[in-house]
Amino acid sequence: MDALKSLIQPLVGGAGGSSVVDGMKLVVLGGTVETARRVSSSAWSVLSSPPHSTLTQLSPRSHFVNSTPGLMLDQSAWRILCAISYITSIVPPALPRVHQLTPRISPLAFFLTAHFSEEDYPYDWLMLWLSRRPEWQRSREFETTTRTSGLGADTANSFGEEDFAEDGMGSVAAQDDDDDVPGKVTTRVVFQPTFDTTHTIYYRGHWLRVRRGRKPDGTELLSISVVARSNTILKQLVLQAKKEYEAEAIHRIQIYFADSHGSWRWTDSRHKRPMGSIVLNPGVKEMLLNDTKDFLKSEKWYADRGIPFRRGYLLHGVPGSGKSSLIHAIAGQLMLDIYVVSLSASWISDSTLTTLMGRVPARCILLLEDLDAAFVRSSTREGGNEEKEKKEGADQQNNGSSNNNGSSGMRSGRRGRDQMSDVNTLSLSGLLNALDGVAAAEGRLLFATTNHLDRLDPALSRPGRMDVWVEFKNASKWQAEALFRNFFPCVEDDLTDVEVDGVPPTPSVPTSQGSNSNPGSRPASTLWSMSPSFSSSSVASSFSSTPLSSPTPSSPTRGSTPLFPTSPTAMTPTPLPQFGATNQAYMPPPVEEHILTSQHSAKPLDAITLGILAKKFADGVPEEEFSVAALQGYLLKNKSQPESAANSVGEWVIAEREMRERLKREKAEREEKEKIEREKRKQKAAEKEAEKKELEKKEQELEKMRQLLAEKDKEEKERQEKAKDSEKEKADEKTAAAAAAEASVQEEIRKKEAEIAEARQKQQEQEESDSEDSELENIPIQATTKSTSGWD
Ligand SMILES: Nc1ncnc2c1ncn2[C@@H]1O[C@H](COP(=O)(O)OP(=O)(O)OP(=O)(O)O)[C@@H](O)[C@H]1O
Repeated sequence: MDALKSLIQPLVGGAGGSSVVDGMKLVVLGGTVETARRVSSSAWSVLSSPPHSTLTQLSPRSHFVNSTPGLMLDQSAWRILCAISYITSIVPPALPRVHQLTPRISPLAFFLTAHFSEEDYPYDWLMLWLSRRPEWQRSREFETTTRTSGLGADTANSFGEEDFAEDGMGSVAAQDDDDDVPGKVTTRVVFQPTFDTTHTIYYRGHWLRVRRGRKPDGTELLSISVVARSNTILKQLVLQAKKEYEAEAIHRIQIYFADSHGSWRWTDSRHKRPMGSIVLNPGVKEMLLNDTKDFLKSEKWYADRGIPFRRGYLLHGVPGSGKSSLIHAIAGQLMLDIYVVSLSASWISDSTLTTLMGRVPARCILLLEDLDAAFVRSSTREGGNEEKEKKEGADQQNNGSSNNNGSSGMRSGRRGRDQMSDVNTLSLSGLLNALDGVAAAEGRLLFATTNHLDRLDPALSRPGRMDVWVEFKNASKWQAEALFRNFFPCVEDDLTDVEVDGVPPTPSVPTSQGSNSNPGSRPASTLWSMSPSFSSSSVASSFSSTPLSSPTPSSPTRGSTPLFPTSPTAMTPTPLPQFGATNQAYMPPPVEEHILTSQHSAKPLDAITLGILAKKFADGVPEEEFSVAALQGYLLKNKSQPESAANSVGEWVIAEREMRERLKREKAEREEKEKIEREKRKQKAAEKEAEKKELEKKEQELEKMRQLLAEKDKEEKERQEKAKDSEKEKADEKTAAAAAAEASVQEEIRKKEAEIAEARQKQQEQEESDSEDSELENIPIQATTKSTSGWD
């Protein structure tokens, strides 16, 4: 009792306190005692309940764990428990007394925990949601990343140079510079907490404990715990994160690549490509788009008829004709992600492919690139992978960057993966099984591309696997005209994507003849850009009246006030602030014409001029001789000069043809040279073989002589022993004769040995010089010319 009194005395403050304060203290004390009572009774009921947990499945890789299933508490007791549990869990070392009081209650006993594995979508949603939470950013230990689960690099918590117009040291950062660098890729950086750190985030009246960790197999795991009675709050959180993620993803498509472990790895997130930017002969893309839309709506129809809900599209034809670009655009239009498998990858095997197919989500585009290369890894697409790589390199150069380009970007991942060791065991039956076996996912759109239809096994391309076939050819004149119109800005363009849904937009502009060559089917006059740099410069500056964009080749000084004076007199000398402070003692020389004309963006053309130029361009392009990619490459070189692009296309065609001829010749010469070299090598090998045989013969002879000599030696010794005493003198004579014979044999052996040694030496020298030759031959011959046309 005394002990209790001494405990209470300091709390109630002794005799000196006012009666109100005393009363309040008593209330607090009473509350504390009642709380303690309830806690202990609740704790007792927890301890006496069977130790099991409930697992609520969200998905195979995300789940909730409720550690206290049978706990029935009244509201206030529950709150108190939550508070204690929460406090003990966040500051366990600081409150050892709590542990002493409740030695057998783990703080985690009151938590509901949801786990999100990196391999599943909710992880991405949650990571994006977290990246937007300031608490997540307040970590004292963090790692930096420029990508956040596919999206969210632009979240409020990311940062870049532009956020620090002036840094702490007073130096001005790149804020202003950005104006001078249009289209500059501003990489945003995001801080993410390191692994195994726990964070507390307040969400809708609940404190969440968030922890990033790793599973034993190395995959990331996000665990979110909350003190709550039901998992509703966690469900709400997941749904909100999903909503935010989808809102962000609406303008982008996600690209996933297959990896060698049979998993899909998110690789890139790209802006949707407008359908209007794809130039194909009338009706093709509309047909494909409508077919895909119709398929996605027909699940019940398929189910009613017992037909597997799958549809395959085989796009085949010349390289650079828009196969990958069209798939990219369709994905954007239908809001589907793309899952890419390159069948030429060295690690692809029957089992990996089957696993991958089983992991494809229901609604997506599954893209099998280079279907023909599936079983001919070392073979090439038209003359070798080298050429393909060169072409891709040229494409990327032309486009400025691969990032905005569906096709080349898709391939960049492929190239990296192709460098793996060759452990491929993909068989035709394995591929067929993966495509339509039991494990194959339903509801997906399968697109396969190939440049060589003739190389496909008929089983692969039969209907049911590939239901729709579309051939892609080199550019027709119609395509050339449409490409030109798409490429150059028109003052009347509204620069928005044109929905292609069955009917192509009607032409608003007649051609020079007063009517479009294909009335009613002119593709959208949309300015679609190939790369960030092009987009920014052409869109931003084509509508500006900056002097640099106004001059045309024919009238370099036309337009508003020139940026550079065209003659010394055109410059108005302003009083120099201080002689020597600037480099202005002498008048600058006039700007050279080629500099003035070297603009980087085209002035928007009026519709009639654009029509005339487009027709002129198409007239100059021969029917189906060049790929669209090649024409695009040419236009990119002239992107600031539409007139020049239209006028000089004839010269370009001649130059391209000459280059083709030259490349063909060079290829033929190279092949001829290689053939001769091969012949030479064959001949040399035959000679070597003959020499080797000769040497072996000599060695055999030598061996025989040695044996003979040894036998003679033996005979002589025996003879000597027999005639030891009696015929000593005679024997001496005979011994001398035998010695002479032996000497002559030895002489012969020495000669033979010298001959063999010499032959060996010669052989060795020959081998050395051969290996030097072959090393020299293995040094790759530098390509003297490089096609920018995309033709190969
Ligand atoms: N029909 C087209 N319409 C618009 N752009 C095109 C078209 N064809 C090609 N291009 C352009 O050419 C480049 C290469 O196109 P894409 O990769 O789609 O061709 P592909 O047929 O898939 O080539 P490959 O068979 O070599 O993979 C892209 O930059 C794309 O913008």
